[in-house]
Amino acid sequence: MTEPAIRLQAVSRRFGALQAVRDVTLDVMPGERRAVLGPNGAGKTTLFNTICGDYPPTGGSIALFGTDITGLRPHQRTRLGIGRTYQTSLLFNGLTVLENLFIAVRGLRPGRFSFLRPGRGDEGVARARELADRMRLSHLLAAEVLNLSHGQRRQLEVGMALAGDPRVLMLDEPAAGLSPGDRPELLRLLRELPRSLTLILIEHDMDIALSATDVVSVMKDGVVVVEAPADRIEDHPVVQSIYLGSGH
Ligand SMILES: Nc1ncnc2c1ncn2[C@@H]1O[C@H](COP(=O)(O)OP(=O)(O)OP(=O)(O)O)[C@@H](O)[C@H]1O
Repeated sequence: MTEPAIRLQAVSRRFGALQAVRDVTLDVMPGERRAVLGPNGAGKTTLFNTICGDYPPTGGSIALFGTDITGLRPHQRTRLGIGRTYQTSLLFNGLTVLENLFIAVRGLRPGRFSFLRPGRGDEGVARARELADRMRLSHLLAAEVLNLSHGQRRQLEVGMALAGDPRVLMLDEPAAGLSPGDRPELLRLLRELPRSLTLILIEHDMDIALSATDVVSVMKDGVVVVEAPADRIEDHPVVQSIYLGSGH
């Protein structure tokens, strides 16, 4: 039987008295595209953080392709194949697109970058260029990040999350703040990701979420209240009651 890419069993996360995620059990199969929806404060980012290890669960277990990763640190999970983006950009504004991708490829911290600037023929540079190409940013290799549009920054963030060749890619609100004109490009990029990659995304934009994914999990008050195919979610009574008038 195929192991799920991600298996959560009764995962919980507390912050003091606040139960941000409560007994979440779900499987995401290899190659699946999964959206996590829900109103503000539902626990979506906290659930992401339990999977990536930024805030490990306070209860339950997490497995990646059958390997228990519950107690691992974030960098160990990255090494085992989890890549992610954050709601808040982690790009280095004063550096170029190529330099940002190079840093991600080499797994560097910016402080060490000055010692290790990319040289010609460096394998890391070739890989950084390849990622730029996949993210349709090849024409902007020498552009400083602070001069990029919001949409281009989002594309770069996805490219950086792909640098470690993850098996599971987790995107936290990839469409947040994008202009309507930037959305089709993001959607195209998401759809072009190789099917070998498992994709999990948090998204408030229903159109993007439902167009880019196969299955949707809806969270409310730390609990997954609905799990359904993306083409059947909009009419679901629970979803309607959550989203009608919620401003999303
Ligand atoms: N580090 C933290 N310390 C304390 N409480 C936290 C922390 N992170 C999240 N929370 C709380 O956990 C709950 C869930 O927050 P979370 O950010 O996971 O929700 P969300 O569904 O991602 O919301 P949004 O859509 O607004 O990003 C909220 O009540 C939030 O205030």
